[in-house]
Amino acid sequence: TLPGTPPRGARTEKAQPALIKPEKAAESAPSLFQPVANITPPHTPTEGQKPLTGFVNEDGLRVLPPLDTTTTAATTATGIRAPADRSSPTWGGRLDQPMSRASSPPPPSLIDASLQHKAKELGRQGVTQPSVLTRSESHDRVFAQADWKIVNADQGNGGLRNAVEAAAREGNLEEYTWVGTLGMPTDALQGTQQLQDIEDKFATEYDMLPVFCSDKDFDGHYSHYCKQILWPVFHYQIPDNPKSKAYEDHSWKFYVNVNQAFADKIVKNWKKGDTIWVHDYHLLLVPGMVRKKIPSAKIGFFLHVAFPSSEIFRCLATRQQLLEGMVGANLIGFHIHEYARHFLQTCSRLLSAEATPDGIQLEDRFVDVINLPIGIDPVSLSLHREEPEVQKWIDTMRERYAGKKLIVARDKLDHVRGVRQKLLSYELFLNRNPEWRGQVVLIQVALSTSEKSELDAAVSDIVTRVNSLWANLAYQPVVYLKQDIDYAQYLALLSIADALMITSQREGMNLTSHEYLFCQDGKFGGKKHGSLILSEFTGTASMFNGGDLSVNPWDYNQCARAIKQALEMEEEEKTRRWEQLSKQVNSHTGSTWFMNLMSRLDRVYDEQLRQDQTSVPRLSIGPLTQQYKRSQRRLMILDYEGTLVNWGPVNKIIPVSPQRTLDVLNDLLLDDRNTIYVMSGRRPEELDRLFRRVSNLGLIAENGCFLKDCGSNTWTEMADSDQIRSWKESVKGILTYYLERTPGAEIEERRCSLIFHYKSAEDYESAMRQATDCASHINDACEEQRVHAIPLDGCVLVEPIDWTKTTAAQRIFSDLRSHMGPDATHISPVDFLMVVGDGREDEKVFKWANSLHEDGTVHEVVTVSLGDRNTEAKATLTQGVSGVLLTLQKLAQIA
Ligand SMILES: O=P(O)(O)OC[C@H]1O[C@H](O[C@H]2O[C@H](CO)[C@@H](O)[C@H](O)[C@H]2O)[C@H](O)[C@@H](O)[C@@H]1O
Repeated sequence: TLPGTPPRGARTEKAQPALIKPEKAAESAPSLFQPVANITPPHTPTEGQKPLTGFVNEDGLRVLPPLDTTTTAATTATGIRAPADRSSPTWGGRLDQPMSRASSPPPPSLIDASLQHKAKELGRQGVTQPSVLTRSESHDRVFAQADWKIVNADQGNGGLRNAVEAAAREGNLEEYTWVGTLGMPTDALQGTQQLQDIEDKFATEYDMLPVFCSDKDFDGHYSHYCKQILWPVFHYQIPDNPKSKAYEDHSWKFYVNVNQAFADKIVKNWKKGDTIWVHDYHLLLVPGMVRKKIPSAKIGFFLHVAFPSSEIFRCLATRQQLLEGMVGANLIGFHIHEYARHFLQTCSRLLSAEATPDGIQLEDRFVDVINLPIGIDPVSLSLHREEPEVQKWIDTMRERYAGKKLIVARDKLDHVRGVRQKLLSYELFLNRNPEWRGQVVLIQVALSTSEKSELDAAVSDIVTRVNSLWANLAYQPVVYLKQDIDYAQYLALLSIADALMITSQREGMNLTSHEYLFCQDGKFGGKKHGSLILSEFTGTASMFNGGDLSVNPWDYNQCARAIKQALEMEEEEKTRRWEQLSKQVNSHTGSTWFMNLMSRLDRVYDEQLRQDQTSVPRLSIGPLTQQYKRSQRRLMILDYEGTLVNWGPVNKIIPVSPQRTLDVLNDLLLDDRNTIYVMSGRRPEELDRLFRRVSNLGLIAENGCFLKDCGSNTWTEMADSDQIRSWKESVKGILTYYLERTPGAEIEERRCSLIFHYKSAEDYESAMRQATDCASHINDACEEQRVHAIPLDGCVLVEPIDWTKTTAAQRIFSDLRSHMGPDATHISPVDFLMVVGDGREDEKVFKWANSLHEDGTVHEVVTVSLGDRNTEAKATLTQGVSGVLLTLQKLAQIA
């Protein structure tokens, strides 16, 4: 986990020099004012109407910063901070992230008194680190020798910390260790006693493992790769945008280095029985890196941000490595179904892995994928709300804004959070609803980020414009705080609001809206049942499902209407909506989220371990012969290729089976207590030809679409031929499209399936890409036709979902039972069932056979896998086809 991202260097905001009075500007713009490079002030949304008198389209004009902008002090935290304690006096003292950690702090003599005071407050005495100052040896010396203490961090993922702490408080988590980076540069400390002391203190007093990486790696990782590439792409700031950095990967190596540093730390400290949880997009490679070193590790990964559609994700230059890192986990969690679905689709497209609704089938392992939304910690929130400081702020606000309706918000000021869209919508609302001017105030708290000042400028422009139009001595329509507020003020703000407005363009969840709903119970003199205006692009929106006023932040008209609706809503409706939403908030808490994740990981890990080939015993011939001898009615279902014969070219007809295979089958069939079926993906006529010399053998063709009973001359078509005809039409169109783009590939048509072969393609790499695209295209387009495409080695197999080897096996079993007569419905037709196979489709047959043993239906069940995959089978055979034939031969010799 990454409990805290370090405080970074700060910027000083500079006031823009000119002020424009709206009326004048309307007359004279743009000729009187100089354009400013890189600033594109947003237009007033006009809903197709003319701008109101006095409104300016400020394209290219200089503007003043908003009246309420408070500039950030040029100072940086240098304290080492433990996970946030929300009651910490520094909560909300969120500082900017430095541009680079490569420069070290200046000596105290360079720092003015106020900075020294600030630095003291933050834990490191007398030292600050303005990033503008260059580094020198003497700076390093001062820094390395300065006093230090560990203080709580404000940065990082508060929702995660709260959830873990709540689970621990409730006694559900006995022992845990955070692994994270320090909130300070550490180059200057390398090789010093200080570094060791810091590490020791973390370990002994806090049960935390600090990860040390070079300042350059850290900066390249966080400020560059994370914030400029992953963050925008994961939030759909798509690389089509000319300013996007998604194609650049110069900072990739820093991302790899920091992930490796985390993985190394984990591996070094890992003990048998430990569970490893890796959180969020900063550490996507860690699961794979740890798995490499500890193949048996129990690893969970949770992504807190959105996972974009595969069309967006595939633009990342390092897409393959990122996915391979993630699938190192045993369980991958997302907040909502949409993100999980995107991830599954992306893996099936880019990793050529089979995606099922439950996860990813890799060649040798299965990775479970779930969605489980995080929640808040109502218990600690309640306690904090009782603090006198919160009450004091509620009283102050009530008095200050008496008679006014309040819309509130607290967001990071980056594009993704949609502050700009919110302000434009609010502006439109005031333009359209004059009766509300003077009656409503929007309080927007904006946390600074490392994003460019363009957004700052754009947002400031709108605030200035709205305020200069409708403010008077006693009223200001927008209160814009470009700084964070302390926790007590935050809780007071949520309590006193009439509406919360969240307009994120994308957001993993949005726990502010949960906290808001929790604070809207009318207690402590706060307001009651305020409305929630919530972007439909947040994870939270899909959980709230209707109780909120759901908006598309890009639709300013809709947002403006939502503001009106929120402010004018009848009490009864507000209460009804609030009750519905509160129920959701209180039933999905952070602690239940965390506990569910933990128990889910335990479950899937045990399941995967059970299927792990290395933990499945080898088939022992002794007990097998005993089971065989004891039984009188035996059914054997044996896979063909890879099991009874070695793999041949799938698209070529094999004229005969090796004589040895035919002999073994004939020998077994001499015993009339044996019923044997061979199952295969091949066509009925091929199987007829292959086994014409084995009489009384049953056959399953095309993976379960055709069945030929023992002793019969005719095939039964299990699949519905009309249905097959209909999907084949659609699928052929898609396959042809990809065939035309893949020289050397070919399509094979079977009766119930289609296969796109690309093993002999001229350019194998590009053919593989076409093939994976083709598979996901079919899976997206034809799901309703009950057909799926499975990427296999060198081909894509398209076959029906409803007829499989398992359905054929079930049919054989029930036919055998019905041959026993009408009174035998509860009697098993066999007392020995053996299934042998090597492929993925055989796994489901193993599962079905095992279940017949588990529910007591069949006394002796033997399931044997030959593959190196994780398996459902109860035994494995490592000697391949000859091992199978040898085993069957031994059984045939038993009288
Ligand atoms: O800004 P970062 O240091 O890179 O961290 C990213 C954000 O992490 C947290 O938000 C994310 O997790 C929340 C809880 O699961 C989820 O509600 C939110 O949508 C995610 O973005 C943290 O709360 C943010 O402040 C960080 O920006």
